[in-house]
Amino acid sequence: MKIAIYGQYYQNSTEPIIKDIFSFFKTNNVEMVIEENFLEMLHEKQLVKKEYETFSVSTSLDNSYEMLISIGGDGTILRAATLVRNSGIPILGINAGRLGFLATVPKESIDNFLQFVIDKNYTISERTLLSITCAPKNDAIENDLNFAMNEVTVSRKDTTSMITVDTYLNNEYLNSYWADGLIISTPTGSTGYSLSCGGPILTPNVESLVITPIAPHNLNARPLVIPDNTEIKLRVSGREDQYLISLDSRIASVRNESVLTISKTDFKIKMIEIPGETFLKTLRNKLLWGEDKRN
Ligand SMILES: NC(=O)c1ccc[n+]([C@@H]2O[C@H](COP(=O)([O-])OP(=O)(O)OC[C@H]3O[C@@H](n4cnc5c(N)ncnc54)[C@H](O)[C@@H]3O)[C@@H](O)[C@H]2O)c1
Ligand SMILES: Nc1ncnc2c1ncn2[C@@H]1O[C@H](COP(=O)(O)OP(=O)(O)OP(=O)(O)O)[C@@H](O)[C@H]1O
Repeated sequence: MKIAIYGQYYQNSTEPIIKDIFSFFKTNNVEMVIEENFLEMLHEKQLVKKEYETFSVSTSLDNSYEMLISIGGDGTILRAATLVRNSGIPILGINAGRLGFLATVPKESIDNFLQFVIDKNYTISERTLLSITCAPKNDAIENDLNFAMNEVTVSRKDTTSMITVDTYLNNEYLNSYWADGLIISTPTGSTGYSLSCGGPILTPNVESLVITPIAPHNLNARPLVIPDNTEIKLRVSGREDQYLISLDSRIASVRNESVLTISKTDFKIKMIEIPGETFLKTLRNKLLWGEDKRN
């Protein structure tokens, strides 16, 4: 069994996590291949020797890997998705971060969870992604990483004035949002930025997207759930010449009046769900639903 290991940061808490993972996998004869910058960090801290094979953003992973283990928070999982891309390699997140909504494995008792990996006792949760085409073409977005697991957002840039986002669904006019921005969220992203702007939570396997305005001054505008095979066209205008577009954590500038077409990609990201660590449990525990003392 061959497993890719990825992390973005080294903190004090990294050491016990790495020690647990490495000793467990060594005992179980699992081959580990480590992302090159992360290996550099671990080597600098004298945690591991440089005897491991490495991979990087530019050396795409092939399907000989059983999975990629991401050590960090949700931001690290979003970066991990840009490493696996359309390879079909599933991602397992060990939560070394704060919320870790997508990184479901707690960093305590890692051995118990990794035993599920060895036993192949897990399920796959497939996550819909969004990508963009821009007319005229925009190389800053339309590149190898043209996909978002959480959301695509358009928002104002260099100004406090609102932008106007003319929005069409399958070429039918929907609305001109006058707002700070507009979020097109996947089910995965529905618990991220969209939620903060009043959007609904979707379970990961729902075949829908959510259009959520950011602070709209059309006061009646509400988040809208649409089928995920909808083609969404946006044309943004405003006082500045440019606005911002983001795909998860990545951001670029786009000229006003460009036409953006947003649609789902033809591949999905596979997230590993370990027995007992379900989406519903994560909802209760990480969005603190269980903290209401009335019941
Ligand atoms: N006001 C907001 O809520 C807001 C604003 C900007 C971005 N975001 C989210 O942050 C993501 C980018 O992450 P980052 O690490 O670069 O930014 P960041 O460092 O600002 O972290 C954003 C927070 O959002 C949480 N988060 C990310 N994806 C989530 C998801 N699918 N479900 C639940 N929580 C989630 C993370 O745990 C983290 O605590 C974006 O895709 C967007 O969803 C949220
Ligand atoms: N490999 C790691 N080892 C130890 N701590 C880490 C590691 N990766 C991330 N962290 C901790 O988690 C923090 C957040 O990480 P990351 O950017 O991946 O997540 P995030 O998007 O901020 O989401 P979350 O709220 O889940 O932390 C880091 O600042 C760091 O404190």
